[in-house]
This record gives sequence, C-alpha cells and structure tokens, in this order.
Amino acid sequence: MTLPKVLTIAGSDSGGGAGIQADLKTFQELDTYGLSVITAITAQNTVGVQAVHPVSLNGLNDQLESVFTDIKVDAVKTGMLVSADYIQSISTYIRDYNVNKLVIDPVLGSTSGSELTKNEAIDELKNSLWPLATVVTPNLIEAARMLGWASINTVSEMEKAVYQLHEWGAKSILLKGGHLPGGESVDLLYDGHTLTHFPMKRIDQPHTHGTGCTLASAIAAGLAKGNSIHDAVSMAKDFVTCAIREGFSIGEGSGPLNHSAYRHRQ
Ligand SMILES: Nc1ncnc2c1ncn2[C@@H]1O[C@H](COP(=O)(O)OP(=O)(O)OP(=O)(O)O)[C@@H](O)[C@H]1O
Ligand SMILES: Cc1ncc(COP(=O)(O)O)c(N)n1
Repeated sequence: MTLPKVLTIAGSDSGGGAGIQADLKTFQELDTYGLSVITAITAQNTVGVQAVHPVSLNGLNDQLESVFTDIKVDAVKTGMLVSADYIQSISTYIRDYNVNKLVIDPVLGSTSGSELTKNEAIDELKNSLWPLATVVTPNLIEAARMLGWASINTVSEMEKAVYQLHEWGAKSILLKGGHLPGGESVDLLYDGHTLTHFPMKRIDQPHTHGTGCTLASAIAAGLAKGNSIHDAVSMAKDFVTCAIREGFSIGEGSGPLNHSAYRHRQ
C-alpha cells in the first residue's frame, strides 16, 4: 500500500489553525502522506501573532536536502516564505528535483496584520517561484499588493487581476474572494484558456483562521492524487466549505476550521 506524498513548505502556527498544522491535517484528511519543511516558528494564537522566529537559512536548506534527496514527493505546497533568500533556495530545489505539481499560497501577512513574508521578497517570488507553479492562490489583499493596486473590491476587478497575475508565468491562478464585500465569496480560476467562477454563499462564521492554508493544501493533495487542476480546485473548495461551516472557538479570537468536516459530510 502506498499514499501520494505531499510536502508543505511553510511556517508553524502554535495555535494549530493555520500554517504547517492546517496543511498536515488537510493532507491526512484527504488520504495523502504529509511531509513538512518549516520556514519559521510563529508564536501565534486566535488573537494574533505574538512573535516570528524564522529558522536559519541553513536549517531550511538542511530540511530541503533531507526530503528531496530521499523522497520523491508528488506535490508541494508553499505558504509563509519569510524572505527573498529563502525563496531562492526553495526555487532551486523545486527546479532541480523536477517538481511539476506546485501550489503557491503567496502568504504575505496574517489576517491579524503581521508580516509573514517580507515585502522585498515579492520580486523574488514573482521571478523565481511563480513561473514554476501549477496553481497560485492569492487572496484579494495579496493580489492587490503584488499588482501595485490600491484594492480589489468587485468581481470585474477580480477578472482583470486574475488575467494580469497569469502573465507572470504560473500555469493557473486561483484568485480567492473570501474578502469580497457582500453576501457571496467568489473564487476565480484562470488557466490561460478558461475562466471558471466558483461562487459560494458567504457562510456567517467568525472562526475562519487558516482557510487559505487549508484550501491550498487540499488543492495540492488533489493534484498529488492525479486530478486535473479544475477537479483539484473543485474538490478543495468543497473541503474548505465543509471545514468553514464547522469552524469553532478555542480561545478569545478567530478560531480554526474543522478539518474533519469533509470526511463526515452527508
Ligand atoms: N465566510 C466564508 N464563506 C464561504 N467561503 C469562504 C468564507 N471565507 C472564505 N471563504 C473561502 O475560503 C477560501 C479562502 O479564502 P480567503 O479569501 O479567505 O483566503 P485567505 O485570506 O488567504 O484565507 P485566510 O483567512 O487563511 O487568510 C476561498 O475559497 C474563499 O472563497
Ligand atoms: C504560519 C502561518 N502561515 C499562514 C498564516 C495565514 O493564515 P491567516 O491569514 O488565517 O492568519 C498564518 N497566520 N500563520
């Protein structure tokens, strides 16, 4: 018996809702084998990020070397990438080991406002890692920041943005509409040929910490299992929607999703 192997390269969230912890829970729920390379340790809870401790560049490279020299991973998902030199290193391994299923969640900051990837790293992300991606999954704030726009507030602005982001060389872009004003959360997938809308009635739920990490990890798991980009995204949307519906409180602030909700769905 064997399982598809999915690697997350991301930060640790001590509160367990986002980052590496959300990624590994998602991989497990989707019957894949999860591996992790940790870029940073965040001291974090439901209220916010209290501290960020990046692992050393040597520490990052040692983990990448250990995984890639021994294990043939089927897909990789990236999250918090810290800084330009970390992104350079990660891109080299992705290229040298011919990873052809790569999901980039371009995490720039936490919802609570802490910087998780340095602003100066955006150019490196665009130039070295982005062109290797199967899917990149920015939210509206990340997309606007990377494009140098003030904001993205409507579906027609989202359409313009997704076309422009696709020009940077990724196979496809999934622009997430979780932060769209109004009663719908629409995500747009563009693969260079077809634009697909994934509309979803907004779930009235304060406990949504880690939705972006969970969605990107579910896409990576779907790709690792051999699904097309469209089918992997569609399954991942169902996965995250079930998990958001059953989000729950564990502290004073925004709680996590229930990663087992998809498994228990009717
Ligand atoms: N309240 C909601 N109801 C339904 N779907 C939602 C809701 N909030 C987010 N989503 C969905 O969850 C996924 C993540 O979207 P979002 O835009 O929130 O990403 P993000 O900002 O990166 O997530 P995070 O909250 O982890 O930072 C998308 O598929 C989005 O449509
Ligand atoms: C380690 C880590 N990675 C990613 C996020 C983004 O998740 P969110 O936007 O839900 O705070 C986070 N808070 N922490």
